Amino acid sequence: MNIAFIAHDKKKDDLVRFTIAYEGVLKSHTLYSTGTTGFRIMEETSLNLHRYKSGPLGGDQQIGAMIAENKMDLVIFFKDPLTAQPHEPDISALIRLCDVYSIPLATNMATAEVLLSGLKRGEFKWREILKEKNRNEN
Ligand SMILES: O=C(CO)COP(=O)(O)O
Repeated sequence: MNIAFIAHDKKKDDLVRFTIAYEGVLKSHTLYSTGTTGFRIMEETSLNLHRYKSGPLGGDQQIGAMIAENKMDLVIFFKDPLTAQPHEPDISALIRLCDVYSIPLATNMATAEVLLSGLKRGEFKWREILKEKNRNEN
C-alpha cells in the first residue's frame, strides 16, 4: 500500500509518536510525506519515506496529484483545527480529492488508529483490486 503522512506543526509530535507505535506495520508499506513531517518521522523511527515538498510550498498538492492518479491508498493527515494555515486552499483541495476518489483519510489520531487496525487485518485489499481493474481498463 502507498500511505501518505502529513501533520501540521502542532500535531507533528503526535504523528511521530503514532508512527513509532505502528512502525512494525508501516515498514512493509511504501510511505510518502510532506517535507518537514517526513523529516521528523525519519529522524525518530527507522522508517523510510519519500518526502515531497513542505505543505506550504506545494507538498499537499503533490500528494493530491498522486491521489488523482490513483497511486495513493491511504492518507494520514493530522490537521491542526485551531491554527490558520497560509495554504488552506491546498489543504481543502487534498481533502476534496480524497472524497472524489474515495481514498481513506484520517484527520486525527482516533481515526488513524481505526484505519491502521484495518490495514493490519488486511482490510485494504479492495484498493489492490480496484487498481488492478483500472490498469486493465486503461
Ligand atoms: O503544512 C503541511 C500540511 O498542510 C505539512 O507540511 P510539512 O510536513 O512540510 O510541515
